[in-house]
Amino acid sequence: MNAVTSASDYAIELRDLRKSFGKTEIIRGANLAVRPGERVAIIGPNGAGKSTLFNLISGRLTPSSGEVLLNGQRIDGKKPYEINRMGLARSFQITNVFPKLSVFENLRCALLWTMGYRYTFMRFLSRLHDANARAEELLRMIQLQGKRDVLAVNLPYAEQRALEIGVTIAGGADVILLDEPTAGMSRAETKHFIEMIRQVTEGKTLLTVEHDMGVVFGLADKIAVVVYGEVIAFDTPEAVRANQRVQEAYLGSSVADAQAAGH
Ligand SMILES: Nc1ncnc2c1ncn2[C@@H]1O[C@H](COP(=O)(O)OP(=O)(O)OP(=O)(O)O)[C@@H](O)[C@H]1O
Repeated sequence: MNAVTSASDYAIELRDLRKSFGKTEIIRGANLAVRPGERVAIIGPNGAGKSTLFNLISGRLTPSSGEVLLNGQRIDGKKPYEINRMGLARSFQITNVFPKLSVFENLRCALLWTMGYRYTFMRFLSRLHDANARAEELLRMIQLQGKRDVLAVNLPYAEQRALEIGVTIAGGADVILLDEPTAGMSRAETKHFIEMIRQVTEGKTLLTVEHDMGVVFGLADKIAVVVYGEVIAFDTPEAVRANQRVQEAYLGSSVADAQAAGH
């Protein structure tokens, strides 16, 4: 009985996950067990299946077989909004930001949506008050206080990405999926951004798909290496860096590149 009521050991668990497109198996028995509060970067060669894994976890795709668990509950086969309600939020690179709303309005809108504002008018008013306070807090967390009333469309790229992170975390999900959060940013912006992500995801479980080794080693507690649809290693950055199989399959050249670039 205890097993039913006790909290799960893992925030995200993949069990022998498989996904085929037509006759081609792309995810080929992936296993992964991420503990609550861990920050995990998923890395691997182009076409290894990283985005497909993300899509399977967030419910955009249904696995051909195997299981996906969120905090111990099966989520494979559920719809993205159901998975979101169960505590998993994924960023969709700007598309979850309303361009013609201000920064503050975007945050408040995301908050009201997740607070379920649509019940009664009285409830709406009290929730509006809560949402305003929480939106101010989020604004500080993503360091856009100075841009409070600027329309999202008029923000520079890196600040749009920061707003997108704010909108993603607004619902209070405890598992956050970010797709290449610093893609397209300068080195200085990237450094600043990683620090911001670290702060706003404190205590949460974070999964990122990432190509930039500087970001990987700056952000991740653990790295999952995906090669040819399987997780071939899941360990601390130091252990993954030293892993012979990973070196051979993928990482050697990428780490060398990152080190040469001064990360
Ligand atoms: N909907 C789909 N239908 C058919 N094939 C697909 C589909 N989605 C992905 N694939 C194929 O699955 C393989 C893995 O793609 P995926 O985008 O998951 O890899 P990735 O590791 O994220 O690559 P990258 O690092 O280049 O983004 C690729 O060969 C891709 O062409």
